[in-house]
Amino acid sequence: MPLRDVHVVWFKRDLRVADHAALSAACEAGPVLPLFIWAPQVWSAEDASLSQAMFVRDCLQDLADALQQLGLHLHVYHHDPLTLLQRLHAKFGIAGLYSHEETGNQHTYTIDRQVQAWCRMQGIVWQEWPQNGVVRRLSDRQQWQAQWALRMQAPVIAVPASGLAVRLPDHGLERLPAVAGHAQAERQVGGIGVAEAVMADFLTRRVHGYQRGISSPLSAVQACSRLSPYLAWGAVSLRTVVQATRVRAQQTENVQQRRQLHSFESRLHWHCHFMQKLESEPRIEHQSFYRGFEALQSRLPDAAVALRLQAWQVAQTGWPLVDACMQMLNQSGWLNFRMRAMLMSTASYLLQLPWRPSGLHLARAFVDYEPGIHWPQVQMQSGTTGINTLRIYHPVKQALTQDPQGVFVRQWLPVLRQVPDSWIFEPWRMPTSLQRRYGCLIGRDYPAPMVDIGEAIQTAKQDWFAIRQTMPAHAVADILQRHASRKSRHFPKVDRGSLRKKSNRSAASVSAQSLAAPQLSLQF
Ligand SMILES: Cc1cc2nc3c(=O)[nH]c(=O)nc-3n(C[C@H](O)[C@H](O)[C@H](O)COP(=O)(O)OP(=O)(O)OC[C@H]3O[C@@H](n4cnc5c(N)ncnc54)[C@H](O)[C@@H]3O)c2cc1C
Repeated sequence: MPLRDVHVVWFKRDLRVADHAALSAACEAGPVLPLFIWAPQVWSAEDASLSQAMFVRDCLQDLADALQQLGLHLHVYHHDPLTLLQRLHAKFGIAGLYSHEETGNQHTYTIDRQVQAWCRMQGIVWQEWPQNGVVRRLSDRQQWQAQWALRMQAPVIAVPASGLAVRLPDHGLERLPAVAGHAQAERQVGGIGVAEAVMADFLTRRVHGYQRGISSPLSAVQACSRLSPYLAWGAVSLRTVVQATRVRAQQTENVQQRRQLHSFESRLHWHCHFMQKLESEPRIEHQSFYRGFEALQSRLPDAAVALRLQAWQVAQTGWPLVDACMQMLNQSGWLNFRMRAMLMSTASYLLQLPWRPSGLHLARAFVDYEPGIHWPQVQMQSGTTGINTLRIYHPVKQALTQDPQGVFVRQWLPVLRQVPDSWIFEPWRMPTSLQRRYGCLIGRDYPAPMVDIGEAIQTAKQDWFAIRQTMPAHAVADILQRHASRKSRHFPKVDRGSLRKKSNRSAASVSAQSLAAPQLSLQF
């Protein structure tokens, strides 16, 4: 008998079976066809990388096993999604399409719109569920925090007991899409099981050192939760992590530990707060929040941009902490927040690079690339939002604060291993005789910086203020209205306050109060 009326679950950035509204609904509706599509237009795009694809494949392997436990087969195809769905429909008849909403890039957005139009024409109901705190068609940012809180409180959806299986030939799990980049030797391994283990290990053991350890690249590897790639690809749901964090906070009598857990939960809130910006205004993937800052994007001739960008990407800027961070990122696919911000600030302010190409390099390098967090952060650290203070990270001062003994720098830049502490963060200042003695000739073994830091900071400030001063009040008001965070009753006050104080104390970054705009909080 020919197969008719299948219920297609389209897995995207939600590679799990628990807390999966789309899978649960399809299992109740009839025969289920779980589907993952490696869309060529997504995986050949400028922001995709081999490491991300490998991480996703790890997740798919776990997902396939978990679905098998329910009696279902994960169908994996390399195809244009619209054409694939059309073919499936012509052959088998799609009764319903089920998925989570995605805040992706321009390519996934285009695909979604094409599929939506086609479903409408065919009379196929495509049901999409939110999977985090991002609100589609949000009319008022004022309401957003309350909606986030409600979603995070809602019960986690249980794994369905079983489903009625559909089994078709597919491309299988082994083949990866044709995608640029190298396999990062030390990247995190994907999968539902690993996500659960990383979460449990963080909440029970590593969380003790969270606030103290998240800023230095040395301690952050252990101190941070390391959940970002699992959240980005949905191996665990945000709600699951939020609720596990709350349970842990209730269980512990230790006030200090509760503080760490609250601080971590505030980051989970930022996750959606940032994603909401791209959801509400997709153009910011390509254009500055405040368009006036587009003028900063073309200060250098193309040849100079290419040269500086290349040096920054391959860890040859001549600033040891910057280069060590880039080395770690290129090899492991992860870096802590402060060092990501420093890399971006170095590119945009000191090297005067346009934010989009530098942002693309970071996007490809991050296994946890989440467009909705990434592009607003890239712009925030490049000063183009129009509503934030100017914050320029000084690479030498950051090194003195975050890696005082140069352990991290020496770990990732072997060429500087013999250089003593007194020169380690400014090796270009070493006399030539010492360069010879320590086996690091500047210009041969390690580059001299391309610009003078002090002068570059001065120029960056002048350029930025020149534009910021002419920004009309209505443009500031518009960005604030759409994107700025609002004070929330849903968060522990103590934590946010201490975070803000900490950030204000930071001596290693150059900050100036924005002109007309009120400074709302750490997050904009
Ligand atoms: C230029 C730049 C680009 C970034 N791009 C990404 C990206 O593509 N994907 C991504 O997940 N994060 C991005 N971040 C935010 C942040 O650096 C990472 O989320 C964090 O380092 C991930 O490590 P973790 O999971 O151990 O973090 P934890 O400190 O353990 O935080 C837990 C989770 O909270 C969320 N979170 C933490 N910090 C932030 C933040 N500042 N803004 C928004 N959400 C946050 C993330 O989902 C993270 O996994 C970017 C930051 C900068 C400065």
